[in-house]
Amino acid sequence: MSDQRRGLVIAAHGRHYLAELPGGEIMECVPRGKKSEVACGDTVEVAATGSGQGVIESISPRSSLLYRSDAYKQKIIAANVTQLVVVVATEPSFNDELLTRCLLAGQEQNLDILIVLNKCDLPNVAAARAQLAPYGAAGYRVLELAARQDAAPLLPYLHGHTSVLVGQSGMGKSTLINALIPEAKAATREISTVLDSGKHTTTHAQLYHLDAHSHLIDCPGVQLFGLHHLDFAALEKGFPEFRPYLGHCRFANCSHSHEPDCAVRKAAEAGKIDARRLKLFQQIALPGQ
Ligand SMILES: Nc1nc2c(ncn2[C@@H]2O[C@H](COP(=O)(O)OP(=O)(O)OP(=O)(O)O)[C@@H](O)[C@H]2O)c(=O)[nH]1
Ligand SMILES: [Zn+2]
Repeated sequence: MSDQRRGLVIAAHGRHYLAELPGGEIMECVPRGKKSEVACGDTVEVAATGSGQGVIESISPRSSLLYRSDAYKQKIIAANVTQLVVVVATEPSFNDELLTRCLLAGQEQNLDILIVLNKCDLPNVAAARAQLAPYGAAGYRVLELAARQDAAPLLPYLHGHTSVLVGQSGMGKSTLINALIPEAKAATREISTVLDSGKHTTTHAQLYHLDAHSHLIDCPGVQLFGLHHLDFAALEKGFPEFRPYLGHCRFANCSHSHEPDCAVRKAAEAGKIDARRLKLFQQIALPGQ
């Protein structure tokens, strides 16, 4: 039909979405059908149903899809992003396993990855830096900043990307967004008014334009990051520092936990792989062992 138009999903709030149309007009949408698989960052075909309102008819193919999953369901975080920015902080202390799980999900989707260590104005920066050292050694980029003082050091990293910002609650993600996008608070309030209308849906994500080529998606703080969708091979490859040793264990199906002549464990014993990172791998890839 002729009233079908292409839009960019800039806010996801439960089953309610805001789509930005090419002229800048914002349309409030719901997906057709019960199952809501639309994500912030999706390009969609929308059909108007009333003034400023529409139905999402279809989702365009995605270049990436960041999501978490358990055995029963998956939770979409953002679509079509090119970069994952994981925010951790000097305090409260961050969860190593959660960080690692975020990184694995991003890598599986071939995203560029940046770790931001926030609250570097606080005295315990040395401990957090030490906790992150194995990630730097594994090849991850780590940017230190204090969002409450100056978030600008992050800007060059965001240029030309659609970045998704994830992090445990309390790491300062909102502070960072508000510093980078002064109108974010007002936009969030407005979106909540339109989409929530008293339903108190807590899951929401929001896309902000930094410039014509750089966009930032903010999503709720995560406490759990299930990786049910990643198989063993994806998990072991997801530890970049393991890669030189993969395929060199005595057994082709080595789990790098107890087998004799395991090249990965040997590398850890020789100090070439950080022992904590190997432990994290075992925790994630071989739960219950
Ligand atoms: N000292 C210091 N405190 C900061 C900095 N950035 C954020 N904070 C504080 O850390 C606390 C948490 O910050 P938020 O921005 O609310 O954290 P969040 O990650 O968005 O947390 P949720 O909203 O729960 O997801 C607030 O009290 C901030 O003022 C920083 O650079 N330095
Ligand atoms: Zn092995």
